[in-house]
Amino acid sequence: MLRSVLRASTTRLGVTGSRFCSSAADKLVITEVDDKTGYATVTLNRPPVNSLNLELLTAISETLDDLQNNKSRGMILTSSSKSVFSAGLDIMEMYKPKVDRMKEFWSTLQDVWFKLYGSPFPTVAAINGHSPAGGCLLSLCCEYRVMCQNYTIGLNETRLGIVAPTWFMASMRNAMSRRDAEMALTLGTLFTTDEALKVGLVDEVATSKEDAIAKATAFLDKFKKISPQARSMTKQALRSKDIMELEDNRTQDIDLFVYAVTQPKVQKGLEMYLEALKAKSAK
Ligand SMILES: CCCCCCC/C=C/C(=O)SCCNC(=O)CCNC(=O)[C@H](O)C(C)(C)COP(=O)(O)OP(=O)(O)OC[C@H]1O[C@@H](n2cnc3c(N)ncnc32)[C@H](O)[C@@H]1OP(=O)(O)O
Repeated sequence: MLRSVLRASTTRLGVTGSRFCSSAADKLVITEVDDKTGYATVTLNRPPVNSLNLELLTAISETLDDLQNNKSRGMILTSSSKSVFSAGLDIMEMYKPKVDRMKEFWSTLQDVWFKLYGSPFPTVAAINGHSPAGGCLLSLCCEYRVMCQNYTIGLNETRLGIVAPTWFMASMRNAMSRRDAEMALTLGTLFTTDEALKVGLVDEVATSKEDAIAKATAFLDKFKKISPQARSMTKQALRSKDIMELEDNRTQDIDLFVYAVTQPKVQKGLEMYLEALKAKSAK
C-alpha cells in the first residue's frame, strides 16, 4: 500500500491507500512511497510540459533531500503528463532574464544534478513522454532509463544554437559510448525510443507508463541482495570525477551561463525558438 509521503516543496500531505488528496494535483512534485518496497515514485507535475523553472527545480531538489534524509531504498522518476516527461529547461528563465533569478535558477539546476547524479539510493527514470535537453539530463542522472514507445529524447542544445554545459555532456558520456555521445551532442540528435535503445541512451522500452514503472521496479529489485553501502560507494566512486569537476567550477559555470545567455545573438535565437514553439502549439 502506498504510504503517507506526498510532498511538494515544503508541504507535507497525507494520502489514503493509493489515492492522492485533491490538493496533490496542484503540487509541482508528487512523491509516493510504497510501504512494501520502500521505493519512492516521484512525479513531475508542472503542466503542460514539465518545463524546468526555478520553482520546479527547487521542488525536485527538496524532494531529493527528503529521500536522502529518509534513507530511501530507491526512486522512480516519472511525469504526470500523458506525452511529455519534461520539455527541459523553461526557456522563459533564459529569455529576457533578470540576472539574480537566472543565477539562482542555474545554481538550483546544479544542486539537482549533484543530488540526483550522486544520490546514494538507486534511481530509475520511467520516461513516459518526450524528453529533450534538460528533460534528457534528468533521466541521464538516473542509473537506468525505461522509455515508452514513440517519443523522442536527447541533448538537442546545438539545434538551438547553444552549447550544453560539460556536466550535461559528462552525464551522457556516462550512459553511452564516447563516440555515440560525441555524435549525439554535436548533431543535437533527438532519438526516437527505438534509436535511443540502440545507442544505449535508454536501457529498456515499455509499452505504457504502467509497464515502465513495473520495469523500473524490477530494476530496483535487483539490488535487494546487494549491500546498500557497497552499492552507493561504488556508484559514487564511478561518478566522482564528474561531480568534483563541477564542484570545483560552480561559480565559473554560473558566470559562463549568465554571460552566454545574455549575449544578444543567443537572446535572438531564444526568441525565434519560442515563437516557433508557440506557432506550433497554436496550430
Ligand atoms: C547559451 C548557454 C546555454 C546554457 C545551456 C542551456 C541548456 C539548455 C537546456 C534546455 O533544456 S533548453 C530547452 C530545450 N527544450 C526544447 O527544445 C523542447 C521544446 N519543446 C518541445 O519540443 C515540445 O514542447 C515538446 C516537449 C515535444 C512537447 O510538445 P507538445 O506538442 O506536447 O507541446 P507544445 O504545444 O509544443 O508546448 C505546450 C506549451 O509549452 C511551451 N513550451 C514547450 N517547451 C517549453 C520550454 N522548454 N520552455 C518553455 N515553454 C515551453 C510551448 O511554447 C507551449 O506554450 P503555449 O503556446 O501553449 O503558451
